[in-house]
Amino acid sequence: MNAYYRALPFASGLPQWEPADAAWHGGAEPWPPQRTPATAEQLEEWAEADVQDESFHPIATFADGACVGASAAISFDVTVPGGGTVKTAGVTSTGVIATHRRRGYLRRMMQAMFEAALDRGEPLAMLSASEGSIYGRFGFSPATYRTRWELARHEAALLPAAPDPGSLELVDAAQAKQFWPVVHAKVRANRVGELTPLPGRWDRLSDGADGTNGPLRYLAHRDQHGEVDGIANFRLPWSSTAVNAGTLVVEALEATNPTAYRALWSLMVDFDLTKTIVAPGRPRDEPLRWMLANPRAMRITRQSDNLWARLLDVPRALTQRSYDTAGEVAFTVDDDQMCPANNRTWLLRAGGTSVTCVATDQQADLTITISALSSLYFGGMSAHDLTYAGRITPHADGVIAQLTRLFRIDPEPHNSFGF
Ligand SMILES: CC(=O)SCCNC(=O)CCNC(=O)[C@H](O)C(C)(C)COP(=O)(O)OP(=O)(O)OC[C@H]1O[C@@H](n2cnc3c(N)ncnc32)[C@H](O)[C@@H]1OP(=O)(O)O
Repeated sequence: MNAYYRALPFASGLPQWEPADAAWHGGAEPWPPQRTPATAEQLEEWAEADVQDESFHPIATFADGACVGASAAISFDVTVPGGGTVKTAGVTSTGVIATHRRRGYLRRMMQAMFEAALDRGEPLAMLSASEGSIYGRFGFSPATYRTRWELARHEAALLPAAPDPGSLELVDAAQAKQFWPVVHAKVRANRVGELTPLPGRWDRLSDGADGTNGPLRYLAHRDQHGEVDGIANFRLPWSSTAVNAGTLVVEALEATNPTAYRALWSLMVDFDLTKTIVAPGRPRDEPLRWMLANPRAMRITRQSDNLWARLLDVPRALTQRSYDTAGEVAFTVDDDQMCPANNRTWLLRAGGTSVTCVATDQQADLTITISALSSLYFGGMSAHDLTYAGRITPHADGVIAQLTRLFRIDPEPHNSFGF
């Protein structure tokens, strides 16, 4: 089992990426933070925890009797348009040892993980990509964005709004650990792309300092009945240069309603003795922009893909989300080498609460790559853009507009954490 963990990138002492290359991380510093290779005891601890976790499906690959590559799929649920959830294989921690790369080991592990996911009844796979050039060839394609923005405090005046009948409270890590699962469960039900938290997701919250980053601090909001309906994690990092001093970093902020959302941001953007507010992992469609008297004050400093999606079972996945408009479209998939059952012409029919997707002999309205369909699935990507990029080929007038009406959603999909 230790050989398995040694092949994983995070256990073998992953090299640092420049922040621009690791754009999905979104932080100001190179990622990951300094980390030494795991000790034998640590590997054993991980192994013990993982073998007991039924949602963890490890895979390894061998050459000459030695483990040369490893990965895992984690089973979880992801929220899809309509508010339902779909069982998903989250591919994570993929690594092939440096001497054995580019020989097809990852491709074989990926194929085996797809087949195992289909056997478990998971019609979808997802991942976050270390590099943007690796996973498209396996049918993955970006489905959510992650945005980092900055705001100068002196430009952060908010437009007036009704008084808040609720209250804000600075809380400690113990309280934050109780509040986060409650708030996230409500947010997750209403935000496409949000994931079921892995066990222990909030266990690591603490009041201790984290080097020059300073301790994580927690701000909670309660409604007028005393129920917690929003929470933020923020830091006031120490800086060795005057120019970067006075930064407040909002690491996470979730609210179940507009009043709590506004209250939390009102304090975050006007915190005494700070001059810049930085938020690294935000949705692209951040309502705060519309609350600013000067919306241009919010400067996007990085935007990248976040989760990548891959439909493994096209009809099953498409019938597990809903569509706001009634309509139908016949489309052909013909490029799926890894899940060949998807290579058919399909008729998707959405009307009210009923959705069907069946193989058809009728003429297709369009041809779409499996990766483009996977991007469209969560409703955040543009059918128009994918058509201009040559990933969708329309065979009749008006079909791209019809595809947009069927698939696009508002608000955009977003996942506040990965796996
Ligand atoms: C979801 C995650 O886990 S993100 C973390 C990913 N892990 C890392 O980045 C750690 C360092 N890298 C590695 O361990 C390995 O290079 C891996 C896991 C990324 C790839 O494993 P390999 O066994 O080398 O991949 P494999 O040989 O199966 O490659 C399949 C295809 O991807 C291509 N490819 C593999 N890695 C890369 C890369 N880093 N950049 C561009 N293309 C790549 C190969 O050229 C090959 O192309 P082809 O299908 O046209 O022939």
